[in-house]
Amino acid sequence: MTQKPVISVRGLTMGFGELVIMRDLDFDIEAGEIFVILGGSGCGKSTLLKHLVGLYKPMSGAITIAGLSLDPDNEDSFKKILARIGVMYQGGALFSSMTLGENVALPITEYSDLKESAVEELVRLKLRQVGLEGFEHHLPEELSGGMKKRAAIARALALNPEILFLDEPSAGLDPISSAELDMLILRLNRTLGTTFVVVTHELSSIFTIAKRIVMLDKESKSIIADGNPHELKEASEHPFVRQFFNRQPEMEK
Ligand SMILES: Nc1ncnc2c1ncn2[C@@H]1O[C@H](COP(=O)(O)OP(=O)(O)OP(=O)(O)O)[C@@H](O)[C@H]1O
Repeated sequence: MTQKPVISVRGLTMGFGELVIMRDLDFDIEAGEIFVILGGSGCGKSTLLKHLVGLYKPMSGAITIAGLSLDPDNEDSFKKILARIGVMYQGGALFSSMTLGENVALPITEYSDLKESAVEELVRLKLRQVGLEGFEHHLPEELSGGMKKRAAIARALALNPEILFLDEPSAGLDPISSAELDMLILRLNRTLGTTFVVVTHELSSIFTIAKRIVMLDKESKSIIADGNPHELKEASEHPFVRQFFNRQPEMEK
């Protein structure tokens, strides 16, 4: 069954100054999909994510999100897109001087006119959705690494985004916290229908959460694999792709 893409990327070339990082990328992301961006260190995964959320402007090509052309210079449509997406950048930093509740409330008070009691209710709901019910008065320093990541996801979910972008969500986490985060991503995807676009290198995570991946290659500045990770592991003819999927996960080495 073919679904309608929620993100379309056409002929995307990205880079900085004279330096081209990736050339002529084409792919679609379907609504409700968990889509993973893969590739070696420094190949441009974060750069691609930042293009998809409008932080960087393409050298050429076009990105469409939920039917709207992504153009940060077009304030009206850019605002509409921003209202439909949530982002957790690398590190997922929370404001350390603010409680979890205040961190999660921040985007709600900034982008809505809800009364204080409604904001508090929404904050409790968001924290409950990530398994942090009752932690609204805690400071980030009082939490484990995995809990901080979940709180950052609660903040990214605050405005009920259709699409959630996560840049290396399990970086710095132990394997158990990392697996718990994968379960949370799967649960939010199933219960809320949120589309996830995730940058990660974690093989176990990729096989657990990804319905589809694209793998970027630094040398050819292009996509060298696009599909389901389980199928690519068996069927890809690209040696780098096979090598990546057939390596042993860290914990089993
Ligand atoms: N703002 C910037 N200005 C100039 N060059 C940049 C900028 N951001 C990233 N780069 C360069 O673009 C390339 C891709 O970087 P990027 O962070 O997207 O890679 P990555 O695949 O996410 O890497 P990693 O896996 O190490 O996080 C790198 O060579 C990096 O130095």
